[in-house]
Amino acid sequence: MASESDSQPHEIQAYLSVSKRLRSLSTYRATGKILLHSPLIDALARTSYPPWFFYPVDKPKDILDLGFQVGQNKVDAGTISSPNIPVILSNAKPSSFGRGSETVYDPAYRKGLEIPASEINFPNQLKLFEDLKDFIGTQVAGKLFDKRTGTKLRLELYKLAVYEEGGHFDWHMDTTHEDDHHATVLLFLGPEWEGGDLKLKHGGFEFSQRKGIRKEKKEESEEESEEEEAAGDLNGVMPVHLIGFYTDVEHKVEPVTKGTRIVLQFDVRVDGPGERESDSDSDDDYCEGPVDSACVTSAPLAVHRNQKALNDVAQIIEKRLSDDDSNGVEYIGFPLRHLYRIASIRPEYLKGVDAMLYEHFSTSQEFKDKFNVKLRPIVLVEETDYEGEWTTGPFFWIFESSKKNLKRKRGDKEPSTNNSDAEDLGIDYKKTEFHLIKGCSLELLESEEYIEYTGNEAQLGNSKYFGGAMFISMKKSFI
Ligand SMILES: O=C(O)CCC(=O)C(=O)O
Ligand SMILES: [Fe+2]
Repeated sequence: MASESDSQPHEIQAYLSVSKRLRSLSTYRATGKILLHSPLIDALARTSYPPWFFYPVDKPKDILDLGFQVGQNKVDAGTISSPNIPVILSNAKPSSFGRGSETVYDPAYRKGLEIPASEINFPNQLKLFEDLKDFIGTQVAGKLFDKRTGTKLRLELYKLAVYEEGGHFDWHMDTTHEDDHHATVLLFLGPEWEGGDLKLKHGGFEFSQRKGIRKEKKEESEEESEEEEAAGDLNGVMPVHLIGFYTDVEHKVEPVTKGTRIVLQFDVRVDGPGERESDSDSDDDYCEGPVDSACVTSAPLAVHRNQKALNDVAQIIEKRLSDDDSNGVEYIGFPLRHLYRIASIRPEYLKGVDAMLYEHFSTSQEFKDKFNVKLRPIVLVEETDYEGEWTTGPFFWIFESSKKNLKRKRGDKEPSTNNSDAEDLGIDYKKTEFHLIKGCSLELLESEEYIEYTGNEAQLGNSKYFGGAMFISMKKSFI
């Protein structure tokens, strides 16, 4: 997986590549049961939440006419809807990207130019620039973060990207710049280019920029013919528009076939709980601040998508945990569907469908007194036996970087369930049933082939994945 120029491998990968301590995981057999098929998995598959949005910007005029300057010499570079392409080109530099721990320039993978935020200015128009960010922030809040009142978003301009004819960028995920960086928004400036379609994919769903624009145009005028649509012809004129997506959405830019494609890229930062205001302050639409700190309060709680599926999920879990024949199962776990940094596996940072489920269990009137919900980083492991057969099925391990677990070596004794490890985790994995849904963002950490050594112990084949997981138990008063 490649990422942007300042990329780093996921923190756990960096940790593992140095220590290789995860090998000790093969002693962690005493994990809960993992199910690959269950009614809960089917019900979870019916819950979803769009991980991206498309929004055409045809007003306000102030924003479309907002002028900007680029380069160290601050040269006028036109406006949002009418950028000065020659000025932009002469101030842009080739884009590199991260490959593993290196930053490389490889035009076969990415061919484009960019201007960093530090060289983009809005002279005498700071107020309008703030308005632009508030405007974008309101869209992002409503479309990607509408599940919690009081979540504060901050928009930070990251760069201006330029793709000339032949420019493109292959599949990648954007690097997260901090723990609070959870989405990317692209503002596509006018006016003309062909090709260069932005494609997005996540959890088995796909989105295409061209289709988004065409759908929008069609809604405006019903007259566009089927042939025109099939030809993919948008006459080269592109409306100013926004596309936003969570940071774990994979995306690519197809080769531009004509003209120049210019985009302003913003990071969406989500404030942690320390800075959060109480829900009753939600009338405050935004607060004032310097250029990079416009805050937008998200829209009030939106109607849940797939309410029936959410209810099914809750019902199945409740039944499983309160059944007489639950066989001692006290916790139900399932992976989060988005990928997070370890420090971001927290309620206030959850995205889309993960946030929707968390909220359903922990804050909805119906369930908040019934369920305990915990979020944990996990490592999911598949392993062969000593004959090289993948017979044992996957098992998982709750990752606690600070715990003595990490120091354990192959062959060390397993901790007993009633020692402090189990208590620290707050989840007794021996009483946990883990439902492995498909389409979740697990990150492959490492994969080793089975190797037979003559006269020596074989190296077990294995694959290890990192992800977040949600664990649900019943509050004691409800059992
Ligand atoms: O220009 C675009 O549409 C996206 C570019 C991109 O993915 C990036 O620069 O990371
Ligand atoms: Fe990207």
